[in-house]
Amino acid sequence: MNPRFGDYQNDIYSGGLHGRVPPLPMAFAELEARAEAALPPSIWSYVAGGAGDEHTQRANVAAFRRWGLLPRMLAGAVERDLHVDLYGMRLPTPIFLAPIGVVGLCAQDGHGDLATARAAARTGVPMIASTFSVDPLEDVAGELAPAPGFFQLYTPADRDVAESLIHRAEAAGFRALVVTLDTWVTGWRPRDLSTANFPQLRGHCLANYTTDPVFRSRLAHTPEDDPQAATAYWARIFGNPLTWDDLPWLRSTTDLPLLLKGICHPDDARRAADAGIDGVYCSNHGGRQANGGLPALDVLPEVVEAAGGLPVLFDSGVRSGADVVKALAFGATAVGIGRPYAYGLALGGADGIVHVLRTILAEADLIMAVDGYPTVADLTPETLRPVVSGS
Ligand SMILES: Cc1cc2nc3c(=O)[nH]c(=O)nc-3n(C[C@H](O)[C@H](O)[C@H](O)COP(=O)(O)O)c2cc1C
Ligand SMILES: CCCCC(=O)C(=O)O
Repeated sequence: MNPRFGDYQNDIYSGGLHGRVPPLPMAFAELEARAEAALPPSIWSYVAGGAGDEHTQRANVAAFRRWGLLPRMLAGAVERDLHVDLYGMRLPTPIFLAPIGVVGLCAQDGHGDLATARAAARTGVPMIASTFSVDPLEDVAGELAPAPGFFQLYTPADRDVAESLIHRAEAAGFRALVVTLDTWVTGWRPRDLSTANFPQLRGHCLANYTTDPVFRSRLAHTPEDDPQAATAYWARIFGNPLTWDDLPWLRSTTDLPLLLKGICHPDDARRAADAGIDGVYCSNHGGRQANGGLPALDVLPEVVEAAGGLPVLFDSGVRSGADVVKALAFGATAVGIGRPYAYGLALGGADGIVHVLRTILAEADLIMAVDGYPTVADLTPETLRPVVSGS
């Protein structure tokens, strides 16, 4: 039988939630407000902040409000099936945990990558583990099993280090490689600039590099003996703008499914498909990188069409089950949850993330029940209409 995600409602009404963990917020606005109060200000501003005046970040969220689902009655959607198939995996849910570097620091014990992996293991929601983590990828993978994990790569300019990271991810059991293209340089982020906190936070998130044998072989001393030299070498190899010319090499490094994150132009999606890439990931990095761009949701339909049947992952602005349903209807194969799970982590560790995921899934499931769309395949662009009035 398929999992009944809407049952979270019954669990909560019967006291299950509050019996097990401290009361957690049910609505995103409260989740966000309470995370702000719980996190140290420098971490809050890093996670919540974005590029420029954060117009694009807000537009990502607002874009979902401009579409509505047309309900179908008498559809008898008593049993819903939210599973999706991806690269031979049957995923129980159509959502995944987007990669969040520094998420480690959102946990009270400073090991949020491990808590995120535990939440993934408990829910079956795949985690995309960031290169930028407090704990090395092998430890994250250890907590994840048997849930599927993908590894997100910031591709260092030192190709030997890049290949070492990729092969470690394979050996650790990650099932796909997600290469992020839009963050070879960090965007203009006023909140971080005004507190100059980023270098300090970043220093805690280099575990995948400092544990890497090839990275270590580049240094005169161990990173433990000379952390500054390790950070300096990291800084030299991090800002690596990949180009299309690098794709044959990237493709040759792994047999894992290879996805490109940050694709928001249909021509880039087409070109990726031609280059033998296995999937595109439509995202504008949650508005953290370039302000003034289009909301990611607005470009999703064109990217899906251009991808010509390749899986299309999507994130940026997803805050609720309703948002998940709309992104699926626009053709996303699976939908990434970003900031909301970092906030859940800040409030309740792995339990907090599980709560956020179950909340989103329950709402999506119940919308599909009420509106008569029992499976993900029933959600098509024709089920959406633009909102013509209201807010
Ligand atoms: C604090 C933070 C750190 C992030 N770090 C990474 C990262 O290491 N790698 C990556 O590909 N994307 C990273 N992202 C982008 C997310 O994967 C995702 O695209 C974004 O959070 C989606 O926007 P939303 O959270 O507003 O929905 C990060 C996002 C946040 C909020
Ligand atoms: C160098 C930036 C790494 C984390 C990241 O992707 C983000 O903050 O958005």
